[in-house]
Amino acid sequence: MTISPDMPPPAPADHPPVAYGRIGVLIVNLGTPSGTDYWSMRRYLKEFLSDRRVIEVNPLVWAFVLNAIILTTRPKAKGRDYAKIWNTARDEGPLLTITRAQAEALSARLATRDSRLVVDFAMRYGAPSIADRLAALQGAGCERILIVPLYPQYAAATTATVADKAFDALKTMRWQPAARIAPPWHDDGVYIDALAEDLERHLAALDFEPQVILASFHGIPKSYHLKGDPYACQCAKTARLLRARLGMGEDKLRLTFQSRFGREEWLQPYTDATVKALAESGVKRIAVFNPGFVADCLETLEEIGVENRDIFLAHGGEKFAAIPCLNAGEAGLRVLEHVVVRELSGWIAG
Ligand SMILES: C=CC1=C(C)c2cc3[nH]c(cc4nc(cc5[nH]c(cc1n2)c(C)c5CCC(=O)O)C(CCC(=O)O)=C4C)c(C)c3C=C
Ligand SMILES: [Fe+2]
Ligand SMILES: [Fe+2]
Repeated sequence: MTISPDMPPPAPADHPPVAYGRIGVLIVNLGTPSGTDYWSMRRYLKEFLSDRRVIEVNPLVWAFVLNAIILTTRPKAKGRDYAKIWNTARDEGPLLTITRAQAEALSARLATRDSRLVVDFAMRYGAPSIADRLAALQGAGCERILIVPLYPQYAAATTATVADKAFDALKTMRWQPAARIAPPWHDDGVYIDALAEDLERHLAALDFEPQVILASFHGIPKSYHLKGDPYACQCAKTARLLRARLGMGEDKLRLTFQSRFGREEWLQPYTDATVKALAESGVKRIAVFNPGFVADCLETLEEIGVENRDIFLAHGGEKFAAIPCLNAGEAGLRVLEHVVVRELSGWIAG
């Protein structure tokens, strides 16, 4: 047999099998309960609300509050809310359906760029877990993995906890893949353009013209902001760039924060209070959209599409539109592909 310098020498018989030569992309969203029943809800909430990046209260005090109060009442109440938006055809939450569709569409788009790329998705809480999917990517031969927390704006409670969980898994590996964490894209032109274009398309399809549009972001406690979390400033920058791109003033496109949890003050102005005040002040037509959510979920479909719609109509409003997130549509995929390709710089050819 002739030996070519390109050919690796044959492996000794006792050498463990090795898969190699591929590059992984793991997109990671928050997670969603596996069912709307009490125990599925409780399991999900317990994992989520035990994360010290999410709840910064004294751990001993919090263990009592969580187990004695929150986990006895919230699973049932929130299970009813999830039931209103559940994907019954697949028996799963919409966040899971949409994240899977994003991973599949991203995989198809990236395949034309570099055949070594493998795309997968995971959830920070629940399944599929980050540890499981990192192991699967490594098993498929990924020597390098780009982890993309699916949050355009950075918060310790979302972005950083994905990185923590990924490194917890990497810590257990003998042969670690090289890992990168994608940064937030709150001020990226491709993201701002995609949001603006998609919003304009949805507004054009309405049978009314909103007098006010709310850009409603998930909130965080104000104390986290004061401790240095950049989230509030990144949301404000996204809103400012959107106004500039859409030619709208601060009165027309308003920044608000939703999904308050607990008794502390959260980032203001609150979405629900703003919706109520607008209706009471005589505004009849509004639209709400959620630039900080990459996929529709409980917080957009139920909290905005049901709860805030009810608030608006109950206080004198007449027309309310809840605009869908970018999801797995063309504009949304354009943003994800752009972020991924940018962050793969040096790993794949530009
Ligand atoms: C988009 C960014 C998000 C930030 C920032 C965020 C902060 C944050 N969230 C909670 C508590 C809860 N959030 C819940 C649901 C939920 N949160 C996000 C995103 C962000 N959270 C998403 C995408 C979802 C929806 C998941 C789904 O299954 O559809 C919930 C669960 C529902 C409920 O019980 O209300 C809680 C709880 C805190 C405390 C926090 C910041 C510290
Ligand atoms: Fe949340
Ligand atoms: Fe700031």
